[in-house]
Amino acid sequence: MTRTHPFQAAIFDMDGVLTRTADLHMQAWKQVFDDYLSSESNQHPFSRADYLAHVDGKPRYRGVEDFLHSRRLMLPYGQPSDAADRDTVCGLGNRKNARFLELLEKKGVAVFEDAVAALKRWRRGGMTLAIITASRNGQRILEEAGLMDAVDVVIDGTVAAEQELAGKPEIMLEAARRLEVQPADVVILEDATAGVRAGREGEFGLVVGVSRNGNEQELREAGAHHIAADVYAVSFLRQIPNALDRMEDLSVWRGTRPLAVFLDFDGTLAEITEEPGQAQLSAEARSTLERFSCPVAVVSGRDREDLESRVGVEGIYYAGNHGFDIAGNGHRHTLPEADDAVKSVDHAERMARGQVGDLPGVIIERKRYSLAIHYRKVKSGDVLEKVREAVEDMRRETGLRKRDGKKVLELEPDVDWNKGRALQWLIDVLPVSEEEPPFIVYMGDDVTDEDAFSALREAGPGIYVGDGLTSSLADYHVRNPDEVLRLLRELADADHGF
Ligand SMILES: O=P(O)(O)OC[C@H]1O[C@H](O[C@H]2O[C@H](CO)[C@@H](O)[C@H](O)[C@H]2O)[C@H](O)[C@@H](O)[C@@H]1O
Repeated sequence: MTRTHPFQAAIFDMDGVLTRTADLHMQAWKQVFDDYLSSESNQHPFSRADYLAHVDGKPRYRGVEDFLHSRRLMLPYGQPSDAADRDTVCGLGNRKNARFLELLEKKGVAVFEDAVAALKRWRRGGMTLAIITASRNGQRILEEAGLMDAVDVVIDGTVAAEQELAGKPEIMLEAARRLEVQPADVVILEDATAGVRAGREGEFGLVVGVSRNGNEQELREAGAHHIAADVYAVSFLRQIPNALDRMEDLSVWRGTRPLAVFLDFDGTLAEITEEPGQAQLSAEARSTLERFSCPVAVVSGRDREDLESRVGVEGIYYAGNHGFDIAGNGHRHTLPEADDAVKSVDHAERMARGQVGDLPGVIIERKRYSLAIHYRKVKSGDVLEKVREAVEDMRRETGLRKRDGKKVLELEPDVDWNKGRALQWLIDVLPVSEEEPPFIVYMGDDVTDEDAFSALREAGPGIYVGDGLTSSLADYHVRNPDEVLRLLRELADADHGF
Protein backbone atom coordinates (compact mmCIF):
# COMPACT_ATOMS: atom_id res chain seq x y z
CA MET A 1 0.00 0.00 0.00
CA THR A 2 1.51 3.33 -1.05
CA ARG A 3 1.49 6.06 1.57
CA THR A 4 1.62 9.10 -0.69
CA HIS A 5 -1.00 11.73 0.04
CA PRO A 6 -3.82 11.61 -2.49
CA PHE A 7 -4.32 15.43 -2.67
CA GLN A 8 -2.42 18.20 -4.50
CA ALA A 9 -3.11 21.14 -2.20
CA ALA A 10 -4.26 21.99 1.30
CA ILE A 11 -6.17 25.04 2.52
CA PHE A 12 -5.82 25.78 6.23
CA ASP A 13 -8.30 27.88 8.12
CA MET A 14 -6.21 30.11 10.39
CA ASP A 15 -7.88 30.71 13.77
CA GLY A 16 -8.22 27.51 15.76
CA VAL A 17 -6.49 25.31 13.17
CA LEU A 18 -3.11 26.98 12.74
CA THR A 19 -3.06 29.78 15.29
CA ARG A 20 -4.39 29.85 18.80
CA THR A 21 -6.17 33.14 18.17
CA ALA A 22 -9.67 31.63 18.40
CA ASP A 23 -9.61 32.05 22.20
CA LEU A 24 -8.64 35.72 21.86
CA HIS A 25 -11.54 36.22 19.42
CA MET A 26 -13.90 34.44 21.83
CA GLN A 27 -12.75 36.66 24.73
CA ALA A 28 -13.10 39.85 22.68
CA TRP A 29 -16.60 38.89 21.47
CA LYS A 30 -17.63 37.99 25.00
CA GLN A 31 -16.52 41.31 26.45
CA VAL A 32 -18.36 43.25 23.76
CA PHE A 33 -21.58 41.22 23.68
CA ASP A 34 -21.84 40.85 27.48
CA ASP A 35 -21.48 44.59 27.80
CA TYR A 36 -24.17 45.15 25.16
CA LEU A 37 -26.53 42.43 26.49
CA SER A 38 -26.42 43.87 30.01
CA SER A 39 -28.48 46.82 28.72
CA GLU A 40 -31.16 44.45 27.31
CA SER A 41 -33.70 42.72 29.52
CA ASN A 42 -33.90 38.90 29.85
CA GLN A 43 -30.62 38.19 28.10
CA HIS A 44 -28.11 35.66 29.40
CA PRO A 45 -24.37 36.21 28.85
CA PHE A 46 -22.61 35.31 25.60
CA SER A 47 -21.25 31.75 25.84
CA ARG A 48 -18.77 29.56 24.00
CA ALA A 49 -21.77 27.76 22.49
CA ASP A 50 -22.97 31.13 21.08
CA TYR A 51 -19.49 31.75 19.72
CA LEU A 52 -19.29 28.35 18.00
CA ALA A 53 -22.84 28.46 16.62
CA HIS A 54 -23.15 32.06 15.44
CA VAL A 55 -19.83 33.87 15.21
CA ASP A 56 -16.89 31.52 14.72
CA GLY A 57 -15.51 31.45 11.16
CA LYS A 58 -17.73 34.27 9.87
CA PRO A 59 -16.84 37.78 8.69
CA ARG A 60 -17.03 40.22 11.60
CA TYR A 61 -20.28 42.06 10.80
CA ARG A 62 -22.06 38.87 9.74
CA GLY A 63 -21.10 37.35 13.09
CA VAL A 64 -22.71 40.31 14.88
CA GLU A 65 -25.89 40.02 12.76
CA ASP A 66 -26.20 36.25 13.21
CA PHE A 67 -25.66 36.39 16.97
CA LEU A 68 -28.16 39.27 17.44
CA HIS A 69 -30.65 37.38 15.27
CA SER A 70 -30.27 34.28 17.49
CA ARG A 71 -31.31 36.43 20.49
CA ARG A 72 -34.14 38.14 18.54
CA LEU A 73 -32.31 41.47 18.80
CA MET A 74 -32.08 44.05 16.01
CA LEU A 75 -29.61 46.87 15.45
CA PRO A 76 -29.23 49.17 12.44
CA TYR A 77 -26.40 47.94 10.20
CA GLY A 78 -24.55 51.30 10.16
CA GLN A 79 -21.31 51.83 8.22
CA PRO A 80 -17.91 50.06 8.39
CA SER A 81 -16.53 53.49 9.32
CA ASP A 82 -18.77 53.66 12.43
CA ALA A 83 -16.98 54.57 15.65
CA ALA A 84 -16.46 51.63 18.02
CA ASP A 85 -18.83 53.10 20.60
CA ARG A 86 -21.86 53.21 18.24
CA ASP A 87 -24.61 50.65 18.80
CA THR A 88 -24.83 49.47 15.21
CA VAL A 89 -23.84 46.13 13.71
CA CYS A 90 -20.66 47.73 12.35
CA GLY A 91 -20.05 49.65 15.58
CA LEU A 92 -20.22 46.45 17.66
CA GLY A 93 -17.99 44.65 15.14
CA ASN A 94 -15.44 47.49 15.29
CA ARG A 95 -15.58 47.46 19.09
CA LYS A 96 -14.81 43.74 19.05
CA ASN A 97 -11.88 44.33 16.71
CA ALA A 98 -10.42 46.99 18.98
CA ARG A 99 -10.66 44.61 21.98
CA PHE A 100 -9.16 41.81 19.89
CA LEU A 101 -6.16 43.95 18.89
CA GLU A 102 -5.60 44.93 22.53
CA LEU A 103 -5.62 41.25 23.53
CA LEU A 104 -3.30 40.38 20.64
CA GLU A 105 -0.88 43.09 21.68
CA LYS A 106 -0.92 41.85 25.27
CA LYS A 107 -0.79 38.08 24.67
CA GLY A 108 0.93 37.63 21.26
CA VAL A 109 0.27 34.84 18.71
CA ALA A 110 0.73 31.19 19.62
CA VAL A 111 0.53 28.45 16.97
CA PHE A 112 -0.63 24.82 17.03
CA GLU A 113 2.60 22.88 16.51
CA ASP A 114 0.82 19.87 14.98
CA ALA A 115 -0.64 22.08 12.23
CA VAL A 116 2.67 23.84 11.55
CA ALA A 117 4.38 20.42 11.33
CA ALA A 118 1.72 19.23 8.83
CA LEU A 119 2.16 22.36 6.79
CA LYS A 120 5.92 21.79 6.57
CA ARG A 121 5.54 18.08 5.79
CA TRP A 122 3.05 18.74 3.01
CA ARG A 123 5.21 21.47 1.53
CA ARG A 124 8.26 19.14 1.51
CA GLY A 125 6.02 16.57 -0.20
CA GLY A 126 5.30 19.01 -3.04
CA MET A 127 1.77 20.07 -2.14
CA THR A 128 0.82 23.71 -2.54
CA LEU A 129 -0.70 25.46 0.45
CA ALA A 130 -2.99 28.32 1.35
CA ILE A 131 -4.10 29.91 4.61
CA ILE A 132 -7.51 31.54 4.69
CA THR A 133 -9.39 33.44 7.33
CA ALA A 134 -12.39 35.67 7.55
CA SER A 135 -10.34 37.87 9.91
CA ARG A 136 -9.24 41.23 8.54
CA ASN A 137 -6.18 40.93 10.81
CA GLY A 138 -5.07 37.68 9.15
CA GLN A 139 -1.93 38.96 7.49
CA ARG A 140 -0.79 40.77 10.63
CA ILE A 141 -1.30 37.62 12.75
CA LEU A 142 0.53 35.40 10.27
CA GLU A 143 3.44 37.83 10.08
CA GLU A 144 3.69 37.81 13.84
CA ALA A 145 3.57 33.99 13.86
CA GLY A 146 6.27 33.84 11.15
CA LEU A 147 3.98 31.92 8.78
CA MET A 148 3.60 34.32 5.85
CA ASP A 149 6.40 32.62 3.88
CA ALA A 150 5.37 29.09 4.82
CA VAL A 151 2.56 28.98 2.24
CA ASP A 152 1.85 29.94 -1.37
CA VAL A 153 -1.37 31.90 -0.89
CA VAL A 154 -2.92 33.90 1.97
CA ILE A 155 -6.44 35.27 1.78
CA ASP A 156 -7.67 37.15 4.82
CA GLY A 157 -10.76 39.26 5.42
CA THR A 158 -9.09 42.38 3.99
CA VAL A 159 -8.21 40.64 0.71
CA ALA A 160 -11.69 39.09 0.65
CA ALA A 161 -13.31 42.53 1.01
CA GLU A 162 -11.10 44.00 -1.74
CA GLN A 163 -12.03 41.12 -4.05
CA GLU A 164 -15.69 41.34 -2.98
CA LEU A 165 -15.71 37.72 -1.82
CA ALA A 166 -18.77 37.14 0.31
CA GLY A 167 -17.05 34.82 2.84
CA LYS A 168 -16.56 31.05 2.63
CA PRO A 169 -16.79 29.07 0.36
CA GLU A 170 -15.95 31.95 -2.00
CA ILE A 171 -12.68 32.59 -0.15
CA MET A 172 -11.83 28.87 -0.35
CA LEU A 173 -12.60 28.73 -4.06
CA GLU A 174 -10.48 31.83 -4.69
CA ALA A 175 -7.60 30.20 -2.78
CA ALA A 176 -7.92 27.05 -4.94
CA ARG A 177 -8.00 29.22 -8.08
CA ARG A 178 -4.81 31.04 -6.99
CA LEU A 179 -3.16 27.68 -6.20
CA GLU A 180 -4.21 26.54 -9.72
CA VAL A 181 -5.92 23.37 -8.51
CA GLN A 182 -9.43 21.98 -8.77
CA PRO A 183 -11.47 21.87 -5.52
CA ALA A 184 -11.66 18.07 -5.84
CA ASP A 185 -7.86 17.90 -5.41
CA VAL A 186 -7.80 19.98 -2.23
CA VAL A 187 -7.88 19.14 1.50
CA ILE A 188 -9.68 21.74 3.60
CA LEU A 189 -8.81 22.00 7.32
CA GLU A 190 -11.50 23.76 9.34
CA ASP A 191 -12.39 23.89 13.01
CA ALA A 192 -15.72 25.74 12.70
CA THR A 193 -19.01 24.19 11.60
CA ALA A 194 -19.60 27.15 9.22
CA GLY A 195 -16.22 26.46 7.59
CA VAL A 196 -16.92 22.74 7.27
CA ARG A 197 -20.30 23.46 5.65
CA ALA A 198 -18.61 25.91 3.26
CA GLY A 199 -15.99 23.29 2.34
CA ARG A 200 -18.72 20.81 1.44
CA GLU A 201 -20.64 23.48 -0.44
CA GLY A 202 -17.49 24.23 -2.47
CA GLU A 203 -17.23 20.50 -3.29
CA PHE A 204 -13.69 20.16 -2.01
CA GLY A 205 -12.10 16.69 -2.17
CA LEU A 206 -11.64 16.22 1.56
CA VAL A 207 -13.06 18.42 4.29
CA VAL A 208 -11.39 17.71 7.61
CA GLY A 209 -13.09 18.91 10.80
CA VAL A 210 -10.31 19.78 13.25
CA SER A 211 -11.80 19.05 16.63
CA ARG A 212 -9.70 20.72 19.29
CA ASN A 213 -12.59 21.42 21.69
CA GLY A 214 -14.45 18.14 21.74
CA ASN A 215 -16.89 19.39 19.05
CA GLU A 216 -16.46 16.40 16.74
CA GLN A 217 -20.16 15.58 16.73
CA GLU A 218 -21.08 19.08 15.51
CA LEU A 219 -18.33 18.99 12.86
CA ARG A 220 -19.50 15.57 11.68
CA GLU A 221 -23.10 16.80 11.48
CA ALA A 222 -21.92 19.84 9.50
CA GLY A 223 -20.63 17.35 6.89
CA ALA A 224 -16.90 16.84 7.65
CA HIS A 225 -15.58 13.85 5.67
CA HIS A 226 -13.01 13.19 8.38
CA ILE A 227 -12.50 14.34 11.97
CA ALA A 228 -9.02 14.89 13.37
CA ALA A 229 -7.78 16.19 16.68
CA ASP A 230 -4.23 16.24 15.37
CA VAL A 231 -3.55 17.96 12.06
CA TYR A 232 -0.15 16.30 11.65
CA ALA A 233 -1.87 12.90 11.51
CA VAL A 234 -3.95 14.21 8.59
CA SER A 235 -0.75 14.48 6.55
CA PHE A 236 -0.49 10.68 6.75
CA LEU A 237 -4.07 10.05 5.61
CA ARG A 238 -4.48 7.28 3.07
CA GLN A 239 -7.27 4.99 1.91
CA ILE A 240 -7.02 1.42 3.19
CA PRO A 241 -9.28 -1.41 1.96
CA ASN A 242 -12.10 -2.99 3.89
CA ALA A 243 -10.89 -6.33 5.29
CA LEU A 244 -14.24 -7.96 4.45
CA ASP A 245 -13.50 -7.32 0.75
CA ARG A 246 -10.04 -8.88 1.08
CA MET A 247 -10.73 -12.17 2.81
CA GLU A 248 -8.30 -13.91 0.44
CA ASP A 249 -5.43 -11.77 1.92
CA LEU A 250 -6.56 -12.67 5.41
CA SER A 251 -6.57 -16.39 4.61
CA VAL A 252 -2.93 -16.69 3.54
CA TRP A 253 -2.04 -18.38 6.84
CA ARG A 254 -4.21 -21.41 6.15
CA GLY A 255 -2.18 -24.58 5.82
CA THR A 256 1.11 -22.82 6.57
CA ARG A 257 0.92 -20.82 9.80
CA PRO A 258 -1.11 -21.04 13.02
CA LEU A 259 -3.70 -18.25 13.45
CA ALA A 260 -4.00 -15.99 16.53
CA VAL A 261 -6.64 -13.28 16.95
CA PHE A 262 -5.93 -10.17 19.06
CA LEU A 263 -8.58 -7.58 19.72
CA ASP A 264 -9.11 -4.31 21.48
CA PHE A 265 -12.34 -4.00 23.50
CA ASP A 266 -14.03 -0.53 23.55
CA GLY A 267 -14.96 0.62 20.05
CA THR A 268 -13.81 -2.71 18.57
CA LEU A 269 -15.55 -5.65 20.25
CA ALA A 270 -18.07 -3.39 22.00
CA GLU A 271 -19.82 -0.25 20.74
CA ILE A 272 -18.73 3.03 22.35
CA THR A 273 -21.26 4.12 24.96
CA GLU A 274 -21.87 7.41 26.78
CA GLU A 275 -20.43 6.04 30.03
CA PRO A 276 -17.61 3.50 30.46
CA GLY A 277 -19.75 1.35 32.77
CA GLN A 278 -22.36 0.81 30.03
CA ALA A 279 -20.10 -0.93 27.47
CA GLN A 280 -21.07 -4.55 26.88
CA LEU A 281 -20.06 -7.46 24.72
CA SER A 282 -22.98 -8.82 22.71
CA ALA A 283 -23.96 -12.46 23.15
CA GLU A 284 -23.15 -13.03 19.44
CA ALA A 285 -19.64 -11.62 19.84
CA ARG A 286 -19.09 -13.75 22.96
CA SER A 287 -20.22 -16.96 21.30
CA THR A 288 -18.07 -16.18 18.24
CA LEU A 289 -14.98 -15.70 20.43
CA GLU A 290 -15.79 -19.02 22.10
CA ARG A 291 -15.73 -20.77 18.72
CA PHE A 292 -12.03 -20.11 18.13
CA SER A 293 -9.66 -22.94 18.86
CA CYS A 294 -6.64 -20.76 18.07
CA PRO A 295 -5.25 -18.32 20.69
CA VAL A 296 -7.35 -15.20 21.28
CA ALA A 297 -6.27 -12.14 23.29
CA VAL A 298 -8.22 -9.05 24.29
CA VAL A 299 -5.90 -6.08 24.79
CA SER A 300 -7.54 -3.08 26.42
CA GLY A 301 -7.06 0.15 28.33
CA ARG A 302 -9.51 -1.14 30.96
CA ASP A 303 -8.52 -2.77 34.22
CA ARG A 304 -7.87 -6.45 33.51
CA GLU A 305 -10.51 -7.68 35.99
CA ASP A 306 -13.10 -5.30 34.53
CA LEU A 307 -12.22 -6.54 31.04
CA GLU A 308 -12.45 -10.20 32.04
CA SER A 309 -15.89 -9.72 33.54
CA ARG A 310 -17.19 -7.82 30.48
CA VAL A 311 -15.80 -10.33 27.95
CA GLY A 312 -16.45 -13.44 30.05
CA VAL A 313 -14.73 -15.94 27.76
CA GLU A 314 -12.52 -18.58 29.39
CA GLY A 315 -9.23 -19.87 28.04
CA ILE A 316 -8.16 -16.64 26.32
CA TYR A 317 -5.56 -14.00 27.21
CA TYR A 318 -6.50 -10.69 28.76
CA ALA A 319 -4.20 -7.66 28.74
CA GLY A 320 -5.57 -4.76 30.81
CA ASN A 321 -4.37 -1.23 31.57
CA HIS A 322 -3.03 -0.78 28.02
CA GLY A 323 -0.94 -3.94 28.43
CA PHE A 324 0.52 -3.26 31.90
CA ASP A 325 -1.34 -6.25 33.36
CA ILE A 326 -1.56 -9.52 31.36
CA ALA A 327 -2.97 -12.90 32.35
CA GLY A 328 -4.24 -16.06 30.68
CA ASN A 329 -3.63 -19.76 30.17
CA GLY A 330 -1.35 -19.98 33.21
CA HIS A 331 0.70 -16.89 32.28
CA ARG A 332 0.88 -13.64 34.19
CA HIS A 333 2.84 -10.44 33.58
CA THR A 334 3.03 -7.11 35.34
CA LEU A 335 5.83 -4.57 35.42
CA PRO A 336 7.64 -3.74 38.70
CA GLU A 337 7.94 -0.12 37.49
CA ALA A 338 4.16 0.01 37.10
CA ASP A 339 3.72 -1.35 40.64
CA ASP A 340 6.08 1.38 41.87
CA ALA A 341 3.91 3.99 40.15
CA VAL A 342 0.65 2.99 41.88
CA LYS A 343 1.22 5.63 44.60
CA SER A 344 1.53 8.30 41.89
CA VAL A 345 -1.74 7.08 40.35
CA ASP A 346 -3.34 7.34 43.83
CA HIS A 347 -2.08 10.91 44.07
CA ALA A 348 -3.36 11.77 40.58
CA GLU A 349 -6.74 10.30 41.49
CA ARG A 350 -6.99 12.51 44.59
CA MET A 351 -6.07 15.56 42.54
CA ALA A 352 -8.60 14.63 39.83
CA ARG A 353 -11.43 14.14 42.31
CA GLY A 354 -10.58 17.43 44.04
CA GLN A 355 -10.15 19.55 40.91
CA VAL A 356 -12.59 18.18 38.33
CA GLY A 357 -14.56 15.36 40.00
CA ASP A 358 -17.66 17.52 40.51
CA LEU A 359 -17.67 19.23 37.12
CA PRO A 360 -20.75 18.41 35.02
CA GLY A 361 -20.20 15.46 32.68
CA VAL A 362 -16.76 14.44 33.99
CA ILE A 363 -16.36 10.74 34.87
CA ILE A 364 -13.26 9.55 36.70
CA GLU A 365 -12.34 5.90 36.21
CA ARG A 366 -9.63 4.57 38.53
CA LYS A 367 -7.76 1.57 37.28
CA ARG A 368 -4.94 -0.24 39.04
CA TYR A 369 -2.12 1.25 36.96
CA SER A 370 -3.82 4.21 35.36
CA LEU A 371 -6.44 6.88 35.73
CA ALA A 372 -8.98 7.82 33.06
CA ILE A 373 -10.78 11.18 33.08
CA HIS A 374 -13.69 10.86 30.68
CA TYR A 375 -15.25 13.94 29.06
CA ARG A 376 -17.71 12.36 26.58
CA LYS A 377 -20.63 13.85 28.54
CA VAL A 378 -19.04 17.28 29.05
CA LYS A 379 -21.11 19.89 27.23
CA SER A 380 -19.16 23.05 27.98
CA GLY A 381 -15.88 24.11 26.38
CA ASP A 382 -14.90 25.84 29.62
CA VAL A 383 -15.27 22.60 31.60
CA LEU A 384 -13.21 20.77 28.99
CA GLU A 385 -10.53 23.42 29.26
CA LYS A 386 -10.47 22.96 33.07
CA VAL A 387 -10.15 19.20 32.64
CA ARG A 388 -7.21 19.59 30.24
CA GLU A 389 -5.49 22.04 32.60
CA ALA A 390 -6.06 19.78 35.62
CA VAL A 391 -4.68 16.73 33.78
CA GLU A 392 -1.64 18.77 32.78
CA ASP A 393 -1.16 19.72 36.49
CA MET A 394 -1.47 16.07 37.51
CA ARG A 395 1.04 15.02 34.87
CA ARG A 396 3.56 17.60 36.05
CA GLU A 397 3.08 16.82 39.71
CA THR A 398 3.07 13.00 39.53
CA GLY A 399 5.49 12.32 36.67
CA LEU A 400 2.89 10.04 35.09
CA ARG A 401 2.51 10.03 31.31
CA LYS A 402 -0.56 11.54 29.63
CA ARG A 403 -2.47 9.75 26.88
CA ASP A 404 -5.30 10.98 24.69
CA GLY A 405 -8.04 8.51 23.84
CA LYS A 406 -11.61 8.68 22.61
CA LYS A 407 -13.05 11.52 24.71
CA VAL A 408 -10.76 10.53 27.54
CA LEU A 409 -7.47 11.72 29.01
CA GLU A 410 -5.45 9.10 30.80
CA LEU A 411 -2.45 9.13 33.13
CA GLU A 412 -0.24 6.06 33.34
CA PRO A 413 3.30 5.05 34.40
CA ASP A 414 5.93 6.65 32.19
CA VAL A 415 7.74 3.44 31.29
CA ASP A 416 8.64 1.87 27.97
CA TRP A 417 5.54 -0.32 27.73
CA ASN A 418 2.37 -0.14 25.65
CA LYS A 419 -0.04 -2.36 23.70
CA GLY A 420 2.73 -3.08 21.18
CA ARG A 421 5.09 -4.38 23.87
CA ALA A 422 2.22 -6.39 25.36
CA LEU A 423 1.53 -7.90 21.93
CA GLN A 424 5.17 -8.97 21.63
CA TRP A 425 5.09 -10.49 25.11
CA LEU A 426 1.93 -12.42 24.21
CA ILE A 427 3.43 -13.69 20.94
CA ASP A 428 6.37 -15.05 22.94
CA VAL A 429 4.14 -17.10 25.26
CA LEU A 430 1.84 -18.48 22.55
CA PRO A 431 2.12 -22.25 22.27
CA VAL A 432 3.78 -22.24 18.84
CA SER A 433 7.17 -23.37 17.60
CA GLU A 434 9.74 -20.89 16.28
CA GLU A 435 9.59 -22.56 12.87
CA GLU A 436 5.89 -21.82 12.63
CA PRO A 437 5.41 -18.15 13.59
CA PRO A 438 1.76 -17.37 14.19
CA PHE A 439 -0.27 -15.26 11.78
CA ILE A 440 -1.64 -12.53 14.05
CA VAL A 441 -4.77 -10.60 13.14
CA TYR A 442 -5.00 -7.49 15.37
CA MET A 443 -8.10 -5.28 15.42
CA GLY A 444 -8.35 -1.92 17.20
CA ASP A 445 -9.90 1.51 16.92
CA ASP A 446 -7.98 3.82 19.23
CA VAL A 447 -4.66 5.66 19.19
CA THR A 448 -3.26 3.16 21.72
CA ASP A 449 -3.80 0.39 19.15
CA GLU A 450 -1.36 2.11 16.80
CA ASP A 451 1.49 0.82 19.00
CA ALA A 452 0.19 -2.70 18.38
CA PHE A 453 -0.17 -2.13 14.62
CA SER A 454 3.38 -0.84 14.57
CA ALA A 455 4.68 -3.85 16.56
CA LEU A 456 2.94 -6.37 14.26
CA ARG A 457 5.31 -5.83 11.31
CA GLU A 458 5.43 -9.17 9.42
CA ALA A 459 3.38 -11.01 12.08
CA GLY A 460 0.08 -10.34 10.29
CA PRO A 461 -2.45 -7.70 9.29
CA GLY A 462 -3.56 -4.80 11.44
CA ILE A 463 -7.23 -3.96 11.09
CA TYR A 464 -8.36 -0.48 12.04
CA VAL A 465 -11.95 -0.09 13.19
CA GLY A 466 -13.27 3.11 11.62
CA ASP A 467 -13.20 4.96 8.29
CA GLY A 468 -11.02 3.61 5.47
CA LEU A 469 -9.56 7.07 4.97
CA THR A 470 -7.24 7.09 7.93
CA SER A 471 -3.76 7.84 9.19
CA SER A 472 -3.71 4.49 11.03
CA LEU A 473 -0.73 2.19 10.52
CA ALA A 474 -3.17 -0.69 9.97
CA ASP A 475 -3.36 -2.47 6.60
CA TYR A 476 -7.15 -2.84 6.41
CA HIS A 477 -10.21 -1.41 8.07
CA VAL A 478 -13.67 -2.50 9.09
CA ARG A 479 -16.18 0.22 9.81
CA ASN A 480 -17.57 -0.67 13.24
CA PRO A 481 -18.05 -3.43 15.85
CA ASP A 482 -20.76 -5.04 13.66
CA GLU A 483 -18.19 -5.48 10.91
CA VAL A 484 -15.67 -6.71 13.50
CA LEU A 485 -18.17 -9.43 14.35
CA ARG A 486 -18.66 -10.34 10.67
CA LEU A 487 -14.91 -10.61 10.25
CA LEU A 488 -14.57 -12.68 13.43
CA ARG A 489 -17.22 -15.08 12.13
CA GLU A 490 -15.30 -15.55 8.88
CA LEU A 491 -12.05 -16.11 10.76
CA ALA A 492 -13.69 -18.53 13.20
CA ASP A 493 -15.11 -20.49 10.23
CA ALA A 494 -11.61 -20.74 8.77
CA ASP A 495 -9.90 -21.50 12.07
CA HIS A 496 -8.71 -25.08 12.15
CA GLY A 497 -6.69 -24.56 15.29
CA PHE A 498 -3.16 -25.72 15.83
O1 LIG B 1 -8.24 -0.14 24.73
P1 LIG B 1 -9.74 -0.07 24.78
O2 LIG B 1 -10.38 -1.37 25.09
O3 LIG B 1 -10.31 0.58 23.58
O4 LIG B 1 -10.01 0.87 26.03
C1 LIG B 1 -9.80 2.28 25.92
C2 LIG B 1 -10.63 2.98 26.98
O5 LIG B 1 -11.95 2.47 26.81
C3 LIG B 1 -12.94 2.91 27.72
O6 LIG B 1 -13.28 4.24 27.41
C4 LIG B 1 -13.83 4.37 26.10
O7 LIG B 1 -15.05 3.62 26.01
C5 LIG B 1 -16.13 4.10 26.84
C6 LIG B 1 -17.30 3.13 26.68
O8 LIG B 1 -17.67 3.00 25.34
C7 LIG B 1 -16.49 5.54 26.41
O9 LIG B 1 -17.54 6.03 27.23
C8 LIG B 1 -15.24 6.41 26.55
O10 LIG B 1 -15.54 7.70 26.04
C9 LIG B 1 -14.08 5.81 25.75
O11 LIG B 1 -12.89 6.56 25.96
C10 LIG B 1 -12.49 2.71 29.14
O12 LIG B 1 -13.41 3.30 30.02
C11 LIG B 1 -11.08 3.24 29.39
O13 LIG B 1 -10.64 2.84 30.66
C12 LIG B 1 -10.14 2.62 28.37
O14 LIG B 1 -8.81 3.08 28.56
